[in-house]
Amino acid sequence: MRPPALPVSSLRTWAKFNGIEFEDISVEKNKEYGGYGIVSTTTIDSAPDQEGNLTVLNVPKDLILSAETIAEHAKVDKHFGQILEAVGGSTLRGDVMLFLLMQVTRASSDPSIKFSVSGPWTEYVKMLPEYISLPTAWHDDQINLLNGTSLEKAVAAKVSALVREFETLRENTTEIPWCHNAWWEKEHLEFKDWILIDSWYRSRSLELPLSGEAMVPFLDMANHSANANSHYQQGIDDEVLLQVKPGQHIEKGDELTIDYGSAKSAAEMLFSYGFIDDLSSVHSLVLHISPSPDDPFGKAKVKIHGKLPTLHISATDDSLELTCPFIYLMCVNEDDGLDFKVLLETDGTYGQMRAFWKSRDITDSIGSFKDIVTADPLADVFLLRAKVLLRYIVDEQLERLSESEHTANELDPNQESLSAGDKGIPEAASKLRVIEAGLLSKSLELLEAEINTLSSSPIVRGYLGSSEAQDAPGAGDNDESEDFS
Ligand SMILES: C[S@@+](CC[C@H](N)C(=O)[O-])C[C@H]1O[C@@H](n2cnc3c(N)ncnc32)[C@H](O)[C@@H]1O
Repeated sequence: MRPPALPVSSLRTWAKFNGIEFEDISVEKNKEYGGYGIVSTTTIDSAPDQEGNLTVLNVPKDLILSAETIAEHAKVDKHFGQILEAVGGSTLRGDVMLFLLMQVTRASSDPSIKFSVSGPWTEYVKMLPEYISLPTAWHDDQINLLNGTSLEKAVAAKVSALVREFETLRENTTEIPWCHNAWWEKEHLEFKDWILIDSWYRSRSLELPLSGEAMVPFLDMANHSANANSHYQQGIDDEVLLQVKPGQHIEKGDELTIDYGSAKSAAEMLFSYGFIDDLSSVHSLVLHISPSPDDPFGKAKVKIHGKLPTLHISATDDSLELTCPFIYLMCVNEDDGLDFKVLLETDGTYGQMRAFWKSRDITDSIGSFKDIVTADPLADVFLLRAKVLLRYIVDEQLERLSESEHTANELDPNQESLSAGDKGIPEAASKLRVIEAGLLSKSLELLEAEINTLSSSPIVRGYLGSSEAQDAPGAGDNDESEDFS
């Protein structure tokens, strides 16, 4: 299901008609990466102080798709209200996607289906790209290029979530007559349409200072740069302004760029926007980790941790940081003093699970379990275990990355069948692989050094000495020696 496309040259008229004010800008094709961007139609020199914030675009609040305006639309648009009631209401992203789907439906449906309200967005969706090269839209052989990277599981999980959402949409709306006619009867609505709408949302939504996450028409034509010459703000009536930053010199024909988020990792950029910015100074990656399958407390540890356990690696030119709160739970067990109990309520039912460290209830301070571990007399022993576990996780990921390298080399970027949008995929995937391999190798070096230092700690030596003595023949029946290998 695709609405008839409107050329982006129609944007000027559409914007004026809908009360958007703009000056000295137009939307033009970007020669470097295909899509469109906002360019200056004159030479701009903004003053160096705050006065230099030069507004070039003003989008009224009612055109923005935010939590507030979506709720307003639901009141006046009965068809949108109907699908919102059937499948919406749980996330803003879901509701905005349903709104966009409603506009696509209106714009592309057989005129015999009468819809009450059509608005500015019904025309605007006709100007949005028909394909966005986000990994969720890639072919299987392209997705395989991500094997061994932090995106391998994330993309698979996202595609499965989209499949589930689409199935729920079908199940919950198939009894609504107009949905049945417009979407399901002749399979006009396909899964690839849902993928495209999700891609529109992820690649074009931004965080507004007052309205929160939102989609802003026209502003969403602005491309990203780590050295952006412009930024966006909200005015007193919640209108969204695109402003040239103070002290900028922009030549006629140059792009006005904004920063999509300088702290975003290469993986996040590729996942949400389909490209990686070479100029980004922060390199980071997030790995999802799970407890060892033979850890008897494995499930309890994940439950008490309360969120998906992750290892976050972040590097700048002169620093490297590994953050993994869950590793401190992973590195201790019952013999060390960790315990879990499910309390029995006064009415005889089982209540909440509680965590104990050396008989002290630590459930409410589980977020700072690292502090508890590092304050323990055996801290160096636990830290050494934590570092060894991290080394294992990092080493395994690095191995997966190098094992899948041959697949990554097999896809020919010059393949005739690839569309223009697809040609950059092998390059983007390869950039991610190089960045992540670099981060993992650096992390291994750091962990090796930390493991060496901790191994010579007197506390560790004393602890190992006493375990060896206990393990010596005739020293009792405990045959489980500490293994730091
Ligand atoms: C908010 S839209 C910007 C407008 C978009 N270029 C268009 O034609 O509609 C974000 C998308 O623009 C493209 N893009 C933005 N900045 C880019 C950059 N620096 N390098 C490559 N692609 C970029 C990506 O496809 C991204 O998903």
